[in-house]
Amino acid sequence: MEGVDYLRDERKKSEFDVEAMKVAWAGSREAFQVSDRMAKLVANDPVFEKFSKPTLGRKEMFKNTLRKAAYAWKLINDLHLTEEEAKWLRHYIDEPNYTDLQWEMFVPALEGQGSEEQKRKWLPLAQTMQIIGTYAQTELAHGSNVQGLETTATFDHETDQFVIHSPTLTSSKWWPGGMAKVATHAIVYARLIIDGHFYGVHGFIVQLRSLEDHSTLPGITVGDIGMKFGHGAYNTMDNGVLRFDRVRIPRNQMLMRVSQVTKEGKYVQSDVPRQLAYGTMVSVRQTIVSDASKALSRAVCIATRYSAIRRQFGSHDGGPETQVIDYKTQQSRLFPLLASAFAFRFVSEWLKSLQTDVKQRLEAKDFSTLPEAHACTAGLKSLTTAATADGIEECRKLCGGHGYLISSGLPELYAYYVPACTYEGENVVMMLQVARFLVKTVSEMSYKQPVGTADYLGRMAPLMHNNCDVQTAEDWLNPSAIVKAFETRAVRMIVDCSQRIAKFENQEEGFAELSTDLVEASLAHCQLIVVSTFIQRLKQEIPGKGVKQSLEVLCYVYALYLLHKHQGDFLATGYLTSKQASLANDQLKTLYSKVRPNAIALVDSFNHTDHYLSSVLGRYDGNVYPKLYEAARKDPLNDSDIADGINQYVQPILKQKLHLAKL
Ligand SMILES: CCCCCCCCCCCCCCCC(=O)SCCNC(=O)CCNC(=O)[C@H](O)C(C)(C)COP(=O)(O)OP(=O)(O)OC[C@H]1O[C@@H](n2cnc3c(N)ncnc32)[C@H](O)[C@@H]1OP(=O)(O)O
Ligand SMILES: Cc1cc2nc3c(=O)[nH]c(=O)nc-3n(C[C@H](O)[C@H](O)[C@H](O)COP(=O)(O)OP(=O)(O)OC[C@H]3O[C@@H](n4cnc5c(N)ncnc54)[C@H](O)[C@@H]3O)c2cc1C
Repeated sequence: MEGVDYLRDERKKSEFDVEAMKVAWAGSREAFQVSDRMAKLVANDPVFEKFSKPTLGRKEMFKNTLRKAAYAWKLINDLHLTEEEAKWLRHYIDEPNYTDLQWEMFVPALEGQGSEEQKRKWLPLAQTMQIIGTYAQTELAHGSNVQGLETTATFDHETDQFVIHSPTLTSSKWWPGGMAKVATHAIVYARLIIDGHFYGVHGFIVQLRSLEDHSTLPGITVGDIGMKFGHGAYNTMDNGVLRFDRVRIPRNQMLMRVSQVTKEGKYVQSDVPRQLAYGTMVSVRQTIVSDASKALSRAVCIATRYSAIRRQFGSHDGGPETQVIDYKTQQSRLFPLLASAFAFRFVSEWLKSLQTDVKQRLEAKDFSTLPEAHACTAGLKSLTTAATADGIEECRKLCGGHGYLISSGLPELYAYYVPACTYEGENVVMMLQVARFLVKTVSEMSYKQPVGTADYLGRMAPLMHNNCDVQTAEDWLNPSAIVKAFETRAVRMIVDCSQRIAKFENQEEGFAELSTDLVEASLAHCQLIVVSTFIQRLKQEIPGKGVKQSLEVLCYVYALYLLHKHQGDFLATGYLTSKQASLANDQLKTLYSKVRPNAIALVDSFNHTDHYLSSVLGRYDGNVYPKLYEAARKDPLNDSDIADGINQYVQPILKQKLHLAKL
């Protein structure tokens, strides 16, 4: 039997309707159709071929990416693709480039922080790509600490302009994507100075390059910051360094939704909270959560298919060896990641709806849910990206030696994905933001009832004193037992931190001293959100034979895996006994055997094309070994029998040995 037969047999074992599961994964039939259509469009177009990428040099790779982005823009226009379709098209092209910044940051920043007049002027230009923009916030010395940025924007009364300047080396903008070579404009974050007074950091629209010949404008120095982790990966992106030498822009190019500067040089704070200036980051963090489920599902799909094909040991009387997916250890590493991919998918859908709700409220000048939205996006961005980056690396290990080959698709995916733990808010810094929100919520509870994702804190009294009543492993197959366990763990960790902070004379000092515990408490809170969202999703109608039942199994796997992994928290907070924790682990192992027959069908439900996976190990048809051999043969080193350099550097050594032997 070959890999092709193994996967065919595996697919026959499925206990649910795969086509219906594809719809459940996508969110709706329409969403599935759009994503499926765009995936096939990209996969079937030779322009989007990507197997040669790892062997290209930086310049060729960059140019190749520009070519693909230009062709994609042509397709978007020629085929009249909708915004949603265009988003999926870019996603499936699967090469980071300047358009990520244009559509995920530059346009949202204009939309969220521009005044109505500014939006009227700039949005049509950006949406038709007559200008290409980036988001220039981070500097050489400051990324997380936005208030510490050093670039200045000084108001000049006489000319009615701002003077944008980089006063120090460390104030150089450093990292913005698409900035080095492509962007014509940037939203530059700088300290506003009027008449010698500082008014905090604000965004300014600054033109960097000529729209005629693309040359850099006077006063601007811009370039690439150099190669990044991995060879291909994120190196298709021109992350840049940018310096200003007293560059002048008109006053009306400061983003003026949150605050304005008048012609007279008066600073006016409008009636919206100043935190709205951070709004672009909130919206991109939500996109990043959604991206996490895509990246993790991709790695899991590769590792699961390959685990069903790979066989090691256990042959009796010349019979076939054991599929590595049948080893309990393989299952205990792989299936929680499979479950996490679904969990992240559903939590990202929920986060998107939360975001839509917040946006509508903001339009109506209701800012009450902004702190919660910030805490949720920051926390879930941190949780999902950390778990996904670790999960991709685990999938590489699950594929043994072949996982280390570029042709497995996993090294490239990891190198491309891992900066998500850092960009758009370093993960620990983000968890500390969640902690601030939680501690504040607890401190305000005497006069303000917690709502939304923090509402369980309002049920603190019973949660602080209850004990778990699970008595058998089956008792863990109960959503309310699971939610109660996660709520109790989170509440007790948060209250413990809050009480210890309260003992400090200086609360900030207390917060800093307890920051490690606070990050753990925040993680507990975020895990509760993911688990509860999964459970809530299962309460909705999910059509298709066996689909809901399979998702229920995955939901329990996700929750009990976390419970097992963090059992120290559950035991230390006194809610569980060690016997109950051990029953949870027993149940988890039983659940793995329920996932096993459905594993291949579950990863098929992601509907990933071979083009998107770009993995010999994860091929849909399972024809792994012949294709692995073929991919190896294509390596440039195999172009000739005697490689360049052999005659020059190896032969002389060999000949010298011969000479010595004669002596
Ligand atoms: C490429 C492959 C993928 C392809 C598809 C995926 C997507 C594709 C993306 C494109 C590719 C990525 C490209 C990366 C692009 C960058 O990385 S852009 C740069 C991003 N930079 C960051 O995220 C910096 C992180 N730092 C920060 O966000 C903030 O400065 C910090 C850490 C929150 C600190 O803020 P602060 O004002 O100094 O201090 P703090 O006192 O903590 O906060 C003040 C108040 O504001 C609140 N607040 C803070 N932030 C916010 C906020 N955002 N909203 C609301 N309130 C807030 C706080 O809660 C606090 O409230 P109160 O307690 O006073 O009520
Ligand atoms: C691939 C990539 C693309 C990027 N694209 C852009 C872009 O388009 N535009 C842009 O403006 N920026 C961009 N960035 C920059 C990115 O947003 C920042 O790197 C990120 O916000 C982290 O900031 P930092 O580099 O200053 O990290 P630092 O804050 O210096 O982090 C270093 C360490 O310090 C710790 N630390 C920092 N502050 C605290 C604290 N208060 N408490 C405890 N620990 C702390 C962190 O946890 C971390 O371990 C990009 C970065 C990458 C890697």
